Amino acid sequence: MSLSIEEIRQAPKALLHDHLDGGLRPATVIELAAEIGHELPSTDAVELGRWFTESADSGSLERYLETFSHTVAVMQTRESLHRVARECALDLAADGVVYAEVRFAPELHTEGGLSLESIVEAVLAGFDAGCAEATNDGSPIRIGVLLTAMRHAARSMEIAQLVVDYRERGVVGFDIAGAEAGFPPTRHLDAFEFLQRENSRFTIHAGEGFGLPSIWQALQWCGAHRLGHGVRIVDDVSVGEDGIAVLGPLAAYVRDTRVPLELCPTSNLQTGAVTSIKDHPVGLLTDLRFRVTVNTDNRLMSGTSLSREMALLSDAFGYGWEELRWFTINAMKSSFLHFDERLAIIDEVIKPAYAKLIEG
Ligand SMILES: O=c1[nH]cnc2c1ncn2[C@H]1C[C@H](O)[C@@H](CO)O1
Ligand SMILES: [Zn+2]
Repeated sequence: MSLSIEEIRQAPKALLHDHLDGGLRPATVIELAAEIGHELPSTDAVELGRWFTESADSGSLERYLETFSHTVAVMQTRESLHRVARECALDLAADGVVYAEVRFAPELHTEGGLSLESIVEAVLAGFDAGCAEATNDGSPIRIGVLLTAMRHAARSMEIAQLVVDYRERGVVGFDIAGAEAGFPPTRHLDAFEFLQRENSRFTIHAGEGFGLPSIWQALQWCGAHRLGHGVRIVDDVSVGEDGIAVLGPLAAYVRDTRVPLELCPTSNLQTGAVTSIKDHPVGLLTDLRFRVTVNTDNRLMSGTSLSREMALLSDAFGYGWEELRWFTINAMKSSFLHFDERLAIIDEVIKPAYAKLIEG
């Protein structure tokens, strides 16, 4: 029997891949757009929500990314960044997420004249406010921020420096995002090498819109600690007629060294990386015990939540509490928090709650 979204919402969950500018409430987009005179496809919250999911359902990563022009447009002031971050924390907490790594690209929020530092500070303050409110209301949540550099642009060194500057103030790592084909991660090698010398952690969007060469570069040239999506690692796995899986050298490396895969099922469906949830490689990768984590990517564009993503997997693959606990502990183990902080959340929050759920 599969688990429902409502049941899954009650369980503590951890999320590693969620974009701040991909998770706004439709009503907030409408209010912020009205304040600055930005024109939207609809000013009705339900219709606008539908517009985002339908437009993102494009079958291509490039067209999926076009929908961000509206969310980024309304996130150009300190106040709007603070509001969006606060609401993000509240929405994740209401979904039962106890730890989240939320990412955004500071370089996309400078159109109103804000400095990169003030952008980061506004978002951190918004998360602090949201986390404090959620905790007061009985849904404690912790958020670590990842700063993203856009892979087609040339600001990755500046963003990497910001990650180091804000490392003890809520920023836990670095990422690159944007259209993958034509923009290999090695374009940003200087930023990755700098971060390695600074003992910083980073993930790279790879193996989503493009296949194995992108994953290979992310890991073996750039030194990524996790893969954003990484779903196409299955291109290096072949399953024979006898049902036995044979791993190529890259897939074996990923599994052997426990490289975390930040899988985002619905997002993959929308960008055409997979054709259905049932056919999503998460099933095979879970059976083969890769370090699988389940994520939302963009809650607005996918009309989703972490509970919904897990419910879809429960329905497609029959996953119960044991598997959801495994995904959750995988995510916590793979987070960029310090070891003792990860352990505290696993031992004090996740394990006791799942023990009760499994006992029934
Ligand atoms: O799944 C994704 N792949 C590549 N880029 C993405 C994805 N989701 C969001 N982005 C881009 C669009 C956002 O404006 C940017 C920063 O969050 O990251
Ligand atoms: Zn993403």
